[in-house]
Amino acid sequence: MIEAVSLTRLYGAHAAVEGVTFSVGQGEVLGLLGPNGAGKTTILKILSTQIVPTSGQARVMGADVLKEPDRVRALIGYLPEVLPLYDQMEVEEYLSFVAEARGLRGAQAKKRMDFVREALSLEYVWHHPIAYLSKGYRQRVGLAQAIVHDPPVLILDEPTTGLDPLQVLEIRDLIRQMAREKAVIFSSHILSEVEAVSDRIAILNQGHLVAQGSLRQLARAAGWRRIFRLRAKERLREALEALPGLEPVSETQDQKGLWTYRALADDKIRIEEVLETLKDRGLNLLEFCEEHPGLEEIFIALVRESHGAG
Ligand SMILES: Nc1ncnc2c1ncn2[C@@H]1O[C@H](COP(=O)(O)OP(=O)(O)OP(=O)(O)O)[C@@H](O)[C@H]1O
Repeated sequence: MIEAVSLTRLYGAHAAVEGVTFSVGQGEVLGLLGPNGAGKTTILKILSTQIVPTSGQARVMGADVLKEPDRVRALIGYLPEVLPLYDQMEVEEYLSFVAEARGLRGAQAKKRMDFVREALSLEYVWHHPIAYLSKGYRQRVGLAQAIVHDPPVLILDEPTTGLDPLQVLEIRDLIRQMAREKAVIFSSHILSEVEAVSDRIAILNQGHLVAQGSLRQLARAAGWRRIFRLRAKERLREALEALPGLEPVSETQDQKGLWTYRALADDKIRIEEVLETLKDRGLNLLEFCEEHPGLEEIFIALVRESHGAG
């Protein structure tokens, strides 16, 4: 449904996106994750025909963004970073204007208007001018305009920005629900969100695709299979930092004053080596356990690795 091949976008000599290749199938959600300036918005702008790629190709259901931008626009629902709202209009007026522009009429238009009003909890502000809406409501109206015409492809730039925690959960559910028969690509800074909503994750850093796949595939790509969690009365980070095969993730102190140190562990490192190192330094371990790495740990490792490589 969405295909990008060697996508590159230059701003002067600076590559905002370089050589990025990915695809999104029907019924699939691809989450774009990356630090500030990684190139997420640039990719979504190319897919939605807001800007053109310098080289490479992008297609939506076979329609090329350069050759058939109108066809692409008809197939997508797009939530941009900067919302396309008309402040002087009321919510209902604006959404019915969008629905009409998208070709919806009569009963079909009414059905879709009812759907977005309910799905995005817009009842309370339905007749309010957009200029008076809070940030969260503006974002919901932005989402409503992206989905009102029930497009087969959704392109969402930071869809939960400005929403309260309950709304965040509702919007995530809505995206998952809509994804059953659509292809969805979205960007987010929030790791837990990308983890919760995506079938596959594409990690970007400085315009490059660092890795993509399911969480399990990403963990494998990063070469980190396990997390070692160690508890002690003293800090452990310094003692273990030099040990090859361990990548520190966090060190925290609880209310009782005990320290918990978490590190990614590769396949080669053995817990005996860790214990010996601690013994040599006169440190006593209170607890040890192994966990599966989550997206946060994998993301840290992959982005650090790509900085090292770059
Ligand atoms: N119009 C522009 N002119 C020049 N440089 C730009 C322009 N738009 C984006 N860039 C640069 O391209 C790079 C990628 O930007 P982009 O907005 O795609 O990143 P992002 O991953 O969406 O970041 P954020 O999470 O901060 O929104 C950045 O270095 C940015 O400064």
